[in-house]
Amino acid sequence: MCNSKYILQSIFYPINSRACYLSSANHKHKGFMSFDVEGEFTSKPSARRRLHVRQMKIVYPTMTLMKFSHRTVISILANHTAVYLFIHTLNGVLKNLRYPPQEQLEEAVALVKTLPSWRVEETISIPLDSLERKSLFKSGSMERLTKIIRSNRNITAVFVNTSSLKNITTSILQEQFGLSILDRYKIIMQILKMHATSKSAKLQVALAELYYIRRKSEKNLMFFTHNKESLKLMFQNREQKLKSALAELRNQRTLLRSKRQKMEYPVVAVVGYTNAGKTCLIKALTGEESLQPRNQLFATLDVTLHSGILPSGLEVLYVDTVGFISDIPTNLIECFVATLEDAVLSDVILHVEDLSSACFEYKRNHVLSTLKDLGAQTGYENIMEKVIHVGNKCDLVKDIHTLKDKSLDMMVSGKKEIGLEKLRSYLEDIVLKATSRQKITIRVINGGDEIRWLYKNATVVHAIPDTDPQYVKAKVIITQSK
Ligand SMILES: Nc1nc2c(ncn2[C@@H]2O[C@H](COP(=O)(O)OP(=O)(O)OP(=O)(O)O)[C@@H](O)[C@H]2O)c(=O)[nH]1
Ligand SMILES: [Mg+2]
Repeated sequence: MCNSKYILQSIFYPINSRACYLSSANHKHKGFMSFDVEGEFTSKPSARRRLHVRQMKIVYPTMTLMKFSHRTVISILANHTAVYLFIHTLNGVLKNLRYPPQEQLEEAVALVKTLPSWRVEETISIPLDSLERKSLFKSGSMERLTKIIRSNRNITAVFVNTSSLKNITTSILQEQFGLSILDRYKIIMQILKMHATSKSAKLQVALAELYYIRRKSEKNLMFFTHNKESLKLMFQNREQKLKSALAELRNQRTLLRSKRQKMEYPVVAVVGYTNAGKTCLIKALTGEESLQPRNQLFATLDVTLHSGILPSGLEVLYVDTVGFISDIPTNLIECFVATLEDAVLSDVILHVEDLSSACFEYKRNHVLSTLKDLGAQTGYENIMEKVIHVGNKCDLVKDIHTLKDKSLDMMVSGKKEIGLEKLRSYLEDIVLKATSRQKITIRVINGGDEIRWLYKNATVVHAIPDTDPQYVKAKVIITQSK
């Protein structure tokens, strides 16, 4: 197996590993491989789409995956994938959901562009009546595509914009085009890996990837007939380890949450479709400079908390969350559900919607149905009662009247800081109701124990002198329990 050329099936490696799933161009050799990245992998300029592997051996399933840093693997991908062709598929389901083809195309291109040094060479829409055909495309389309792909030497891989392709489809297309085939799952996994910086995000990404590898490799077990059981065991052990590490982190989060509850800060979770402007809006509401809105999908992968002040002086915590996206396999979503627990348990859910998006309704439906599922899964059936809809990027809308029917509670621009005061006041009313807080005015002795207690235990909006100079009238926000 030494000194052979192989096409790297990039997604088939687990995070933190120097092992991956490779197949040779003619598919004669397939299997898990281990490799030494430093200096061992070289990309030949004359055959960019292939990697020359100097030292490689097939490692059967007893090998220990996950030993090494995933950074090295990403760099291999960066070498490997300079240019991509994107094939956009349409199917009945997506059509019904009113997701216009142009928007689907833009979203798919945005996904690829999120990866540094990846480029979309060409795009094409091929109408499909079903995703069930093994080869995906009818023979006419297949011929047309093969011609386009083979005539453009810049193309190094093909992205089919569907959630997850079947193994057989991937093999057929790979054989036909002679290039790596990617689906949404593979692209999204790369993005998630790139953006995962915290321990919990890394663990979640590793778990999502493990599910994917397991699903694919279980179907390919013929390569491991002598060692099926140890492969299964390896996956189970790894899954167990990842899950217990995640559970530990979840316990820590629960602890932090209960501390927060004791301090009685109201919590506003900010959710929405990816790139809707959640981080940007939180930055505008809190003035927190460290927040970095980015024109990238899945820019935020960690739940983070940011403190802000409402007009009365009441302090709230905004929770920035992972963005939603349609058409990805459910197990990928499941891995991130844990991060949305904070949203489920918040006092108010602020749903940020991108007013400039042509498929506004489609994205709204997707976010709302995901939230409903999340509520059902976690036992919070009435989660929708605490959702408010805030249309963001109003600066990009030319004719504001077109937005009348969108059932929005508020319209703002996080970037241009439009409508923020109104939003803060609106949030204050909602937060007070949701947390059973009350605004009351009390007459207390100026400088006495009562006013000191109020400053310590409640939010004093203002304290104005009474007609009797010994007293002040204090307007306070107070919780029922106090
Ligand atoms: N014109 C305009 N652009 C905005 C506005 N709000 C956000 N953006 C831009 O939209 C892009 C995405 O913003 P983010 O705040 O990172 O979006 P997000 O919803 O947090 O995205 P994810 O974390 O990836 O889910 C950035 O390029 C922002 O500058 C707005 O009100 N107007
Ligand atoms: Mg964000």
